[in-house]
Amino acid sequence: METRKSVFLSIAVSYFCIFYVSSVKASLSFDFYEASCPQVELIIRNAVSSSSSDDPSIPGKLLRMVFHDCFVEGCDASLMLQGNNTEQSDPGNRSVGGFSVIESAKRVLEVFCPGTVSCADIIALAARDAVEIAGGPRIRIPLGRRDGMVSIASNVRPNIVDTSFTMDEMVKLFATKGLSLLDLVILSGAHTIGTAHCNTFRGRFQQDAQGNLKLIDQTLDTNYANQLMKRCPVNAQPFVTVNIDPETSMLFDNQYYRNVLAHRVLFQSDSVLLSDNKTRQIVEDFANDRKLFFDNWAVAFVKLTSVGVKTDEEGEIRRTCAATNV
Ligand code: HEM
Ligand SMILES: [Ca+2]
Ligand SMILES: [Ca+2]
Repeated sequence: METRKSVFLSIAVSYFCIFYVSSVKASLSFDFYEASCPQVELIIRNAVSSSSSDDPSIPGKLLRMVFHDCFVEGCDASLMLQGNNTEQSDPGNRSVGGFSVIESAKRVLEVFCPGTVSCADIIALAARDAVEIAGGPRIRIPLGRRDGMVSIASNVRPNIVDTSFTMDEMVKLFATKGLSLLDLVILSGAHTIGTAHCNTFRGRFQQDAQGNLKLIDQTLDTNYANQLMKRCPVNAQPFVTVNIDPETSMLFDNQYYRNVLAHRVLFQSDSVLLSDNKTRQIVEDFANDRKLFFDNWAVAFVKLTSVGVKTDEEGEIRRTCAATNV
């Protein structure tokens, strides 16, 4: 009786396994290009490091690019498609840059391994390299993303966080991408490098009758606010930018969390991390422990670069990143 029961059980278990395996979507893997393009990581890394030494703004651009790609249609290079009304034409993406680095890596890859490496994987690897080149942790990320065919400007607004979002709104949006409150705090640490245009934090100031700016957001440190008003007066040119991290703008470190605690952050969406007890605690932990931040960053970055990925028969491998094949 016992053996009959266990035979039945083992048949049931193996049926379950077959069903389970066949219903699970093939996922990304670390050795995806091992046979088809073993030089892929080296080629991308060279493109990122040479462009970053020519132009130190590149690491920030590449890191922001992966966020804006992955949140709209998943990590599928939809952000790179050019044309009328594609994602790039939404105002939320107007200042996203660094596309030429991805295209130049793609050109080299098309010589060494034609038709093999997706633009989506190049974006994820380039952002990974950008972090390391700026002094952050080295991360291994799984590969095998395929390029999407859809890029529509009206998809950007509902999927990209605005600086005026409340904590609740940010948490809800991140949750729709499978990212937690903790992931939100960790990934906001990206604001340890890069620059922002004056209009992105204008809402924290008001123009008085004399045309001078006045701080209306009391969560901001007054000295810092004065520096910002000097750099970004009412008549500032639209191309003027400020460093997002006023202390170590070129270095990927945990300074962002110290800035949050010191009320020296540009966006309301950064300041609100202090308004909630749970997020404030995480901010304090990362401010005190760079390694803790780096270890957490590595995990959250893999999650970010896995959002909504297309694999197997989905999408395609583009020949050039700015346009779909055909
Ligand atoms: C949580 C909500 C977030 C908001 C509201 C936000 C908003 C912004 C804004 C307004 C800018 C300035 C853009 C400009 O004026 O050029 C910016 C820059 C940047 N963001 Fe975020 N961001 C968020 C999360 C993230 C995440 C998750 C990442 C990456 C993991 C990221 C990476 C960056 C980087 C690296 C820059 C600098 C870009 C450059 O130097 O060109 N941000 N962000
Ligand atoms: Ca995308
Ligand atoms: Ca920094």
